[in-house]
Amino acid sequence: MEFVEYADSEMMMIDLADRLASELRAAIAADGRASLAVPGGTTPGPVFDTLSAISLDWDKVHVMLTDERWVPESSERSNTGLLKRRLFTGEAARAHYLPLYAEAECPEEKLDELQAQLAPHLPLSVVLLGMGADMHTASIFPGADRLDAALNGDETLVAMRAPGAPEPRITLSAKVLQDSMRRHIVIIGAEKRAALEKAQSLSPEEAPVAAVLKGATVHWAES
Ligand SMILES: O=C1O[C@H](COP(=O)(O)O)[C@@H](O)[C@H](O)[C@H]1O
Repeated sequence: MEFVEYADSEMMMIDLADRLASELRAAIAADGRASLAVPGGTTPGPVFDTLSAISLDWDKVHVMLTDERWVPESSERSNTGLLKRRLFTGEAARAHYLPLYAEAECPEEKLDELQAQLAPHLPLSVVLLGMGADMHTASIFPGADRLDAALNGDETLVAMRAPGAPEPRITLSAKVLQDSMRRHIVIIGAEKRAALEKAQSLSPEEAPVAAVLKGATVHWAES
């Protein structure tokens, strides 16, 4: 794991967006196409703002979330809603979106369909992950009902419920995240830095982010 510390989060987001864009360009140059997985939540909005304005062959990029909350796009908790507002504008509006949500009572009903859509785009070229202060990443939460499947199984997507999550979730599995060509984690604040440090001495069951640290670059700013 590489740890990069920035003077402030504004600088971090600009730098990170540039880095993601050059990795996407390199993947397109090598394979003619690229896939990018990005987190939801409160942290990545500013990186999406910068990335969305960067010029690259977005029509050759397939974008997906690392995880989704099982709520319709109109919900303020929808990660898809965030992407549509902050990433798929400007240049990045030409990218192809692979959703992790479809209208249904629960994620299990749509799992096979969503998984089939992702399959042609694996391994992922570039992954950006967030992390919660409870050391969850994507929607792989400590104490989740299908934690073992998400951490140790061969599935691409796992549907789960977790004590800290108010709605069912769907998440890329640790295997898909580990198999990605490039992996970044973006975190802000002293609490998350301390959580990341603690995670390094815990098992992935206790601290799911520990499962994706090997080979990852962690981007951190105090505020
Ligand atoms: O619920 C989620 O949480 C994590 C962390 O979110 P943040 O608000 O603390 O940045 C996020 O990475 C994940 O994609 C999201 O669904």
